[in-house]
Amino acid sequence: MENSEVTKVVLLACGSFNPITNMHLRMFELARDHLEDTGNYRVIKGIISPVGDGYKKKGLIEASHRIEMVKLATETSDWVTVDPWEGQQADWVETAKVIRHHYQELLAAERSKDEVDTVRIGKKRRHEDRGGCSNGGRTGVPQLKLLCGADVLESFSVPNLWKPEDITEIVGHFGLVCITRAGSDAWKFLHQSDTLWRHRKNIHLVKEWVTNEISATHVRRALRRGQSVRYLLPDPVVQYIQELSLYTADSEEKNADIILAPLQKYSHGGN
Ligand SMILES: Nc1ncnc2c1ncn2[C@@H]1O[C@H](COP(=O)(O)OP(=O)(O)OP(=O)(O)O)[C@@H](O)[C@H]1O
Ligand SMILES: NC(=O)c1ccc[n+]([C@@H]2O[C@H](COP(=O)(O)O)[C@@H](O)[C@H]2O)c1
Ligand SMILES: [Zn+2]
Repeated sequence: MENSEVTKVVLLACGSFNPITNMHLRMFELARDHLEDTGNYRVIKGIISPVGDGYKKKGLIEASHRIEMVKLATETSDWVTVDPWEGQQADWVETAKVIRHHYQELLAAERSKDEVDTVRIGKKRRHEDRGGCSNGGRTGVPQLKLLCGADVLESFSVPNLWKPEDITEIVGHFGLVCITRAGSDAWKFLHQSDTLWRHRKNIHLVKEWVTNEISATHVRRALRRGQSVRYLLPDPVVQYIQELSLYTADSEEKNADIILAPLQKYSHGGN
């Protein structure tokens, strides 16, 4: 029987996914094991949200392809899915806004469940009046937590990349699950940031013991050089990339002379 104190959690990963790799999928498995191992959480869903073209990162191919690849990669998962909303927006959307959007979706889903329940409870009462059995209660809206690698956590300190109030909202209001990554010391970073330290109870650092340095940059480089990327990405993704010749010397030059959207937005004091 499930402990009534167990909190339901939905994990949301935002990123380029250019292309999605096996390590992106592993992040979800590692995070779920870690959270559920505490005995306090049950992870009910994972959402992958590829960033829109407006992010303007160098080498970023069209969102429609990146979304399709995540769809193919998650076909074999019974709990991780792609959500195209962010990728379909014309302009880049701040991560805090993306999280808010998904939280609103969870609230709306819960509300419609409530409406169904209201009808059902009415019916159930009539059923119980006739001697039928009771069905147990509902447990409420799940928590939504941002899932990322330690490099994203470290990027919080890059000038003009994140708004301080967005960081506070993400770690203070929602929560963060962060997977260790070679080259980034997540514990040291958390220790050195007053904001992160203040909200440390909302930040779950997950140690990946089977260190895995797969990166999408490495995958794109191998593809440009005609090398195999099999077993770094799910087979259907490898096939999709090959059929459409998605990653080339030309695609890597996309946005080469353009400043990353958040830097553009915050460097001029805009918000
Ligand atoms: N090997 C890895 N270990 C831990 N986290 C990872 C790893 N690869 C990607 N991530 C995380 O996955 C999310 C999406 O990352 P992203 O799409 O930038 O992939 P990437 O491999 O870092 O790509 P790129 O090389 O293009 O930056 C980020 O939160 C990132 O930190
Ligand atoms: N201020 C912000 O909200 C902010 C800044 C930089 C990156 N991000 C997000 O973090 C993710 C980082 O992805 P990459 O590691 O692929 O660059 C993207 O989803 C991007 O939108 C958000
Ligand atoms: Zn990255």
